[in-house]
Amino acid sequence: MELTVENLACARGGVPVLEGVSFTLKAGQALLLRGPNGIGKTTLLRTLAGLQPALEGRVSVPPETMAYAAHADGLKATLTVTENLAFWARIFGQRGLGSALEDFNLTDLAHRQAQNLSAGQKRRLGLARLLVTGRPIWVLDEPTVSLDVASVALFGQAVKRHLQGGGAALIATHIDLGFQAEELDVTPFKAVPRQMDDFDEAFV
Ligand SMILES: Nc1ncnc2c1ncn2[C@@H]1O[C@H](COP(=O)(O)OP(=O)(O)OP(=O)(O)O)[C@@H](O)[C@H]1O
Repeated sequence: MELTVENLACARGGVPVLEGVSFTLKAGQALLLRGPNGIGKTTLLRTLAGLQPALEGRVSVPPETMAYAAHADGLKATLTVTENLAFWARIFGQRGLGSALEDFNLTDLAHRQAQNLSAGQKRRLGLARLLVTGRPIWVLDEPTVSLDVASVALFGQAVKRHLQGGGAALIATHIDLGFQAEELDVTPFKAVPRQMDDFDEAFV
């Protein structure tokens, strides 16, 4: 599974933020998106994940090949940790939770409602969800927010296993994740700001 992005332009709130973005992400590869606050990393990831249309350009694979983890964890507050994972596994047509609980150190919390988890525990559950999607391309927006050092390491190991299994990961992050990865600074792709009419954007 290879993701090729060619000459992509994307907008937020009706204002173009990036244009001319091109890169390739191969199976087994992680690519870290870099750039200052507000440059458009989230917007680029939302566009690839199918939450909003691209203004122009080509993406070689559909959003259905991607598991997107946004700033919000998207947890069901009154479901337990296990129930949340089972819910997402069913949504993605997967059977069983595999190693999702163990890989993110959630086994002892398996029966706790998501609303009663700490911020870092919620984030671990949100990331464990990736493992039950079965999708090859992980698209992750600041995945380590709220994580302690040990949990960042768990996350790094999960990404490495995903890559070793033939998956790929596109990750917007400001920190060192502790594993080898290519980097793409999107700053040179900053668009000329202008207001557009009639721009459709979901999940604003
Ligand atoms: N809901 C929104 N409506 C309108 N404009 C928005 C919205 N969310 C973000 N923006 C603007 O879109 C631009 C790109 O934001 P984006 O979140 O993609 O940047 P980012 O590179 O991910 O930033 P950060 O590193 O701070 O997460 C910014 O100028 C931001 O202010």
